[in-house]
Amino acid sequence: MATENTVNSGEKFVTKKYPFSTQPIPRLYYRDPKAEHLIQSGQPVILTGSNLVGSAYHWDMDYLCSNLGCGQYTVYTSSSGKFKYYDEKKMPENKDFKPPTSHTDMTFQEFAAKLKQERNNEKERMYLQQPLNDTVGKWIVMDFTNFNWEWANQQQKTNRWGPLTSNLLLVGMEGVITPAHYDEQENLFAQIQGYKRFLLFDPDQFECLYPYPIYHPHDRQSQVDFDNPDFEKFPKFADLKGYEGIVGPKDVLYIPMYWWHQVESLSGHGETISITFWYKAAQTMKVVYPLTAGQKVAIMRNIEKMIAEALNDKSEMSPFMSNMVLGRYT
Ligand SMILES: O=C(O)C(=O)[C@H]1CC[C@@H](C(=O)O)C1
Ligand SMILES: [Zn+2]
Repeated sequence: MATENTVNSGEKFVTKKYPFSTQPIPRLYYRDPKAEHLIQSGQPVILTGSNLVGSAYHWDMDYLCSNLGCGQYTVYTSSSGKFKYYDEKKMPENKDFKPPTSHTDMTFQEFAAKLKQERNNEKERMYLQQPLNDTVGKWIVMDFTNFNWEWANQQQKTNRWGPLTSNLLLVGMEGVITPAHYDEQENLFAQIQGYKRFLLFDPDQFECLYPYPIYHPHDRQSQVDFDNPDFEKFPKFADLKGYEGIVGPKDVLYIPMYWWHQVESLSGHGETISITFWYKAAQTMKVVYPLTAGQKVAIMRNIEKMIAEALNDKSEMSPFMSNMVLGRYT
């Protein structure tokens, strides 16, 4: 099932239809006090006019081929078009886990050449995801230096975020999908080329999205297949409520920590090029009640970690958790 979306610029897109309701992600000029207020209250907002990565608006495949240098870039490959993240460090304790994607390192030029080939056979989808590092050429360094750091640093300070941890360069084929998950960092997501449909869900939708156990490689990822939901196993998925918006070139989407998001690179506008700005959590000065939904997710994660460590046997987790809750708190 698909519906047609039209965005502010009049561009039309066909997007997949899912069995849950969404309302629009607010879209505001970055200096609008309402936008500042949304960020301060940990609410998502699509920001226009920030020029956060204005010095990179000219980045396209040719420019990146010529200026990214010959460093190695991690390129993920998926036959389904979905790129569900998995933590390789958690694979040893999950022997039967099968990674849903493969990845190899290659130069950007090799990636660009493969992209041209893959466009023809439409089989394998590829997604380059690589932190920008010191292997890049001097023009990229200059572009990076000229990001609107004054505004980004001001956001970091005003919202008491922790340090900037990474800027991830994302270059995706049309149609790639990053399935629903949450991150434990604040994120300013800057779009350079192409269009991405974002589905966002408040941390209070945790009960509708059924994340994997924290010791699973797919920790933080939803277990629900949005294209074929198992309503037997995940009944509350039917009650899911979300936000939706299409992020285009020059837009910056603020994704608050613990907010679930699914990202779909839309077709018809070529490869998508984005850069993330991930910041560690704000320092909690003092606990204020009622707790936020995100704080409750953090508490659940800490409890799961403690129990997993104390039991020291993953097979005991399920009976232990059931005994603790079933018939007592349910
Ligand atoms: O920025 C984030 O938090 C992410 O999940 C990124 C990982 C893949 C990206 C995408 O646009 O598909 C989104
Ligand atoms: Zn994410």
